[in-house]
Amino acid sequence: MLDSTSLLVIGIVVLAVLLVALVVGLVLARRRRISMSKKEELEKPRTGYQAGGGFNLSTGGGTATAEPVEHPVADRTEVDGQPGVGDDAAVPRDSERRTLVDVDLPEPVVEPAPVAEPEPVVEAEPEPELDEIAPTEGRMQRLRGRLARSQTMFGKSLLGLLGAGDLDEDSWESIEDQLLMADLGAATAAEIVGSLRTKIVSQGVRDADHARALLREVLIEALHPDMERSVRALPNDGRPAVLLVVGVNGTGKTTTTGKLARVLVADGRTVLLGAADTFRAAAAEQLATWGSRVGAEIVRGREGADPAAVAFDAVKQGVDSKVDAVLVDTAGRLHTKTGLMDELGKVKRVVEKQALVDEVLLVLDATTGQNGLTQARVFGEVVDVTGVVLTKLDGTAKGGIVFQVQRELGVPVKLVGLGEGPDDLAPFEPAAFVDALLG
Ligand SMILES: Nc1nc2c(ncn2[C@@H]2O[C@H](COP(=O)(O)OP(=O)(O)OP(=O)(O)O)[C@@H](O)[C@H]2O)c(=O)[nH]1
Repeated sequence: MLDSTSLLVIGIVVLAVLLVALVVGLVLARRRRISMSKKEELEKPRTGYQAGGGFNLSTGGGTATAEPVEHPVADRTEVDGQPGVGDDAAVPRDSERRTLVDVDLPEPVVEPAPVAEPEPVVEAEPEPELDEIAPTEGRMQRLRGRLARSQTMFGKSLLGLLGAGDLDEDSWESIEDQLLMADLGAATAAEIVGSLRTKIVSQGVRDADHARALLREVLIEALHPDMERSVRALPNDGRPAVLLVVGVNGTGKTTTTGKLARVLVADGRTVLLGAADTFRAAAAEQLATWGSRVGAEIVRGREGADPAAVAFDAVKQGVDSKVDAVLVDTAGRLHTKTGLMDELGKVKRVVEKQALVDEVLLVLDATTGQNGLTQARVFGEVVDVTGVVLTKLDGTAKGGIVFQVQRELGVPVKLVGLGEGPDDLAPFEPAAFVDALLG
């Protein structure tokens, strides 16, 4: 039996142990929480997307192949592998075909020989008036604010969270939520938060401005600023550069092809357009209008013609007439992955009988969010996409899709569409984009 003194000693020891554990716990918790000294005003507001330079063009030498990238399944937001490409798709090529039936043909009617008519007077077509193209240098200044309008809420709340005093677990969770809401994707959001947290702790950051500067740095890093973003649209060895513009219908393929032609013409280049989207007559018509406004030739087939044949003719004519670049607008309205694979694969193979393909630009509509990502994945499997054009960034608050697309495809976003105007196409610059995001 223990006497009362022993019980007292044991009691004191137990109390002391509990006290030590409590103190250690409190110290650890304080260490995980980061206190920011300054919490007042947000960083001086920047305005808009202000990429400084012009378009960066280069020769490709027919190297339209991208390094394959591994994308862990865990990174993917949906993994069924069978996305529906092109919702208003035409009848798929593998649909049931009609069988042959015998029909009686009417007897041919013998027409009397036509009376010779006087030669028609050929009126000279009036020279079309060419558009004035906005200078490519510094055009970003004009597009200032296009992106900022829809994106700054995202930036403001992120910066607000970083400047709102102590950064505890809840704050980090809120920061990650903000990134998720802007469509950065779970994997990228977790990486950004992890990296920012490490930097803040390792650098002993205690003031909000410094933390915000680190956020900017981490976001830019996540966009891989070292990726090669020049558009391979310059002739190589006396042969035109060949660019295929691919993507689902409605994403802005034709518009982007037209806008890019304007950029090249403004740079003093000669351009030939190939209207290989033969599913819709209006698409060729639309491209012809873009071409006529800048004096670019166009090669088109009749509606329903084989897109590969039109692409072949376009590149052949481009080689013969020695233009600097041939831009081929392709069709993307195919129901099945196999159909798409057949079609685009054939276009590329056939074109390469004339000249190597320098650039395959995948056009994605930023407003479609995850759907755009699914398309990116399918096209990435079908052709070697070498660059992404993200259109309609002026119409969405979800610019974060840029991060996911690059991660998914492992290819750079090269151009962004920031409006419906003919010159609302801009080169993608990570730092300028992040500045616009942060507002
Ligand atoms: N706001 C905005 N609209 C854009 C942008 N790019 C394209 N559009 C619009 O998107 C619509 C579809 O563009 P198209 O170029 O016809 O798309 P497409 O992919 O060629 O479609 P199909 O010809 O049907 O295959 C048009 O009304 C364009 O004006 C952009 O960057 N911003």
